[in-house]
Amino acid sequence: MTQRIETLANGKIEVPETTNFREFPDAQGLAAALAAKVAKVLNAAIQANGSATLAVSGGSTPIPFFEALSQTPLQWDKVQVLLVDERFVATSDDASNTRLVKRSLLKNLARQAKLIEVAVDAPDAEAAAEATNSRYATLHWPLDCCVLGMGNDGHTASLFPGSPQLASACSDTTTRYCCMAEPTGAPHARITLTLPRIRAATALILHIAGDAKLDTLRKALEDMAQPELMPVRYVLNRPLSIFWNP
Ligand SMILES: O=C(O)[C@H](O)[C@@H](O)[C@H](O)[C@H](O)COP(=O)(O)O
Repeated sequence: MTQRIETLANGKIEVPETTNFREFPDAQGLAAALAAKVAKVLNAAIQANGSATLAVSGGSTPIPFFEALSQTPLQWDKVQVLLVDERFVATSDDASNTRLVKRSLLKNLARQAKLIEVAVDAPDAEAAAEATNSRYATLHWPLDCCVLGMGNDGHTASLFPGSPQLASACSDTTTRYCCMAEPTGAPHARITLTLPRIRAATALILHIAGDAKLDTLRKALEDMAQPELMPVRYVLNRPLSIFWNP
């Protein structure tokens, strides 16, 4: 079953009934609303469990959201932050998602949150994934909140079409929290959450911006068969919120 959404800025889109599609006039309006939603989810988890886990993606889209969330009142000392995926680069590298999150999110009120870092100081990406998997094993699962991005090739996290590790990273039987992934059409080996850990998140959110990303989402939704061709399809068939601005 689907629902037809008439966007204000970019025509119609058919989304599953389990999708909460929210459109905003601009990145700032979206950022404020997304920060409020994430804070509400994390606060509920803190009230219920005494702590909360938040997994965030890198890239350029999330920056206004990170800035807004960093200024949002919350018991941040009870929040554990981790990356949905990371490039196997030093944290000083411009391509580092760890660097991005430390500069854009873990400041202001959110500076008290604890970042569970990806072990990019390991000898190689496989060793980094192993060490990070052990670190993630100490967290409370499932994730309370997971915020995904999407590339125009339909990748999400570092689950890329054509990646040699895609099948194993998306296997229902994997017991891993994260694994190494070699992207197609993007630099750097990656360490990515596995699909079962992403899909199990209590609150799953896809944050995208621009007309091209909406067209990519339309293409993904129009044919949900063969998810391996557009891995974002793996998360579109479960309840999730989509936040989009033109
Ligand atoms: O490390 C990464 O690159 C991200 O985690 C990745 O999955 C990102 O969300 C998409 O590539 C969208 O990136 P943009 O927001 O820059 O378009």
